Amino acid sequence: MAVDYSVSGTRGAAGSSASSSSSMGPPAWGVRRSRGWAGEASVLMVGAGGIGCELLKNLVLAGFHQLVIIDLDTIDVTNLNRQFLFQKRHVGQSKAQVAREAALAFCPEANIRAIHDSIMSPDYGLEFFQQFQLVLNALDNRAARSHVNRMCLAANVPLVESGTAGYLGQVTVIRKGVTECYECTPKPHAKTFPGCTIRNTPSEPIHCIVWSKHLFNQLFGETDPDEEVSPDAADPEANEKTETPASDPPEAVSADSSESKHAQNGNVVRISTRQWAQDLGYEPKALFQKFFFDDIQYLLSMEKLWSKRKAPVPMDAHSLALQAPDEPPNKGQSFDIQDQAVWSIAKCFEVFQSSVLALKSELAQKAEGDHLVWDKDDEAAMNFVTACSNIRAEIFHIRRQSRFDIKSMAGNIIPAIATTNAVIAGLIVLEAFKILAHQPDTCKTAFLTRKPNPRGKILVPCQLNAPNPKCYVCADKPEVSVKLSLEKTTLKMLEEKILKGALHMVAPDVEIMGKGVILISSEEGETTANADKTLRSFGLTSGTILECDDFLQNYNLKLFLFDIEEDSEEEFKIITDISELKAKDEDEPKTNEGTADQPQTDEPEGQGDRKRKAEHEAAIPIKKKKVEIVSDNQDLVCID
Ligand SMILES: Nc1ncnc2c1ncn2[C@@H]1O[C@H](COP(=O)(O)OP(=O)(O)OP(=O)(O)O)[C@@H](O)[C@H]1O
Ligand SMILES: [Zn+2]
Repeated sequence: MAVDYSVSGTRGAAGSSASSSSSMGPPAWGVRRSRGWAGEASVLMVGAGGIGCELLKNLVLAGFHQLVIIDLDTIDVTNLNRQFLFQKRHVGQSKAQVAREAALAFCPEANIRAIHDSIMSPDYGLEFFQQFQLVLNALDNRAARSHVNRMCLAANVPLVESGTAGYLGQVTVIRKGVTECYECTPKPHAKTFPGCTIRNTPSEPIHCIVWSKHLFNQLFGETDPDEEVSPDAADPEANEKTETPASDPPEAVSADSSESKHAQNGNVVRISTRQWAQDLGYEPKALFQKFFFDDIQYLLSMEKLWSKRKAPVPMDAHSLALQAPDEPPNKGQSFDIQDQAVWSIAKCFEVFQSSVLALKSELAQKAEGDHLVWDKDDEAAMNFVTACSNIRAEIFHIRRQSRFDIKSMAGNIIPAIATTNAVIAGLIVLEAFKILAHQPDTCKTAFLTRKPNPRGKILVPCQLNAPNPKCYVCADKPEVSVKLSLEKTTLKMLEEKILKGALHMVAPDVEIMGKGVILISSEEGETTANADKTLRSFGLTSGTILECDDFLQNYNLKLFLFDIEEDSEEEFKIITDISELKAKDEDEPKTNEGTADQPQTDEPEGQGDRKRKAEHEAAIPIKKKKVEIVSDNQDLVCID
């Protein structure tokens, strides 16, 4: 099928959607209701939001009648302006279910299964993906996209990936071993800010917002040493030409956020901010005093910072407490209008206290060791960030913002445009047809741009790139599938019986693919505490892929885990033919089949520092850099 992407740019991309559920005329596709190859193909659509609604409508009208749609969310009133399968009466209902019903209303012969769940749930493992001829992503976050990417690679099912951001859009096709995968090229991080700007010298509202989100994580979320909120005593600007560089913030002001100090019997004991706050029962005024008074006092002591800047003014909880809080907004005012008002400092102080208490009790409901995840749509989390951002802004003489504006900035929200979604959904179907028509070589990446290119086009097709040979997800590595009991198999059994026993590894390092979680380390003692924990206790599920890399040999592989049959008498079953795997290892001239006592000394080229060299072994403890866990939420603004 010849596909022409040449849409003229003169009309621009904005405007209302070309197609809504109420204006669906007869489709141009000759295959409609023919029950031909498109109708028979079993297709998974992941996400039933902005792109997904358009896509589902296109699919059924184009003749795709064997569909499974999955979406974890329910319909929000804010979806209705662009997700045309949904109406006001559906608010609160499952997106997948309502999308299915809406599609069946104009195509009753379609066979559509709706699943209200996350595609990342362990219930949708390799076997689930293998039942489809094609997977179509209509998602909005990196974590889910990466997950589907990996599952499709593992199941060898083609994937059409897509995304929109305002007027911009993209569609691409991912085929194992043929094209780039979603993770072949690193994705740019959201805009970042220098740590010392965030911690010491904010000058714009966004700096205060980022700081507040970090404070949220320090107190309630997943703590990250790169998300310090305390004054940065090592700020080069503060220490310029100083004989005695600024020392750690003094204990009296307890200014080291991740490691607040407490004197015990004359010794300084460092405890985490979370622990410090918990010990205080999250007493809001005490928290306020530390972050907005004591820490600011400490910043003032770094005098060089303020020689050319206006110095911050600490804010005292005790005097604020004496001020009367604002009147509540007018009773008749809608929530949205309240959201657009800029809160006074008294109001911020009040909201700070109430949101700390609300988040404290949300955290208390979590399992031990678990944490909250910042979400712009969580009222307490958003209130906390609004209050903290504005208080910090006031301290640094930065203009305060409304909750609405802070939400846009904190969530990095780009308005969704229905037309963009409609164009992209149309392109997804074109790529789907090419794949199912066995013309995958004609597939393209297509970009929807805001400004026409020199040829006057806003839809720009490009050749698909070949896979990145260094991609840690799709690069060619031996793949071994093993069936085992995730409930019973411990890390020790995995290491001793499977990796060392059956697969002849010597010093395996094992990481959950793409997650950066190291399960087994060849570094002595690093993971021994986990040896008796089961695979399930690490959240591993059927279909999980482990990256196994032998520190002492030129030998690495991907290990696919599958649940073994309940009545199996065997502890595990390797279900891949591994004879070739062994032969390759033996034939490899530079691979030393040494043991831990006889480590290899002749390192294969290209292995670089990753392999432990015998002569260095004792002297240099080589530590693998833990892969950073990229945030689930592309919307997060983060700092370097
Ligand atoms: N892990 C996942 N499993 C299944 N569906 C997912 C998953 N992650 C995201 N989705 C769904 O993908 C869809 C993406 O659609 P869209 O980008 O329009 O987002 P939205 O949530 O509807 O809109 P907005 O974020 O602008 O409020 C959403 O319906 C979302 O629920
Ligand atoms: Zn890749």
